[in-house]
Amino acid sequence: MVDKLTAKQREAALKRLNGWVYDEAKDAIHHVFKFKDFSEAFGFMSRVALVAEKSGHHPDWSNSYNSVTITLSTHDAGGLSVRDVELAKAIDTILV
Ligand SMILES: C[C@H](O)[C@H](O)[C@H]1CNC2=NC(N)=NC(=O)C2=N1
Repeated sequence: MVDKLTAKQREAALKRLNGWVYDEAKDAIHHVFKFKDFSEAFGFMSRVALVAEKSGHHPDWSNSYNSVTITLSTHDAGGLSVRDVELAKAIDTILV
């Protein structure tokens, strides 16, 4: 079982991420990604899905046409953990 991040750990982690926003009520981070069209959005989701499955950690997400909203939290820990930060970093890398 992984521990939730402390406020200090969370703040340090957020500085190293690209555009992720902390939601205190959910103890989660989220990001809305916009693409040219559905095809690009779904291609991105496919790449995220492969990374998520490989790492055994999965996003809560939704898609509407060219927009993908991703929320990351660790269900097993009841909040934000290092696993979410690692997945967010991997997602950021997909977009570089
Ligand atoms: C057994 C399996 O590793 C766990 O249920 C994993 C799967 N993916 C997960 N994803 C997320 N976001 N949180 C979890 O706690 C989680 N747990």
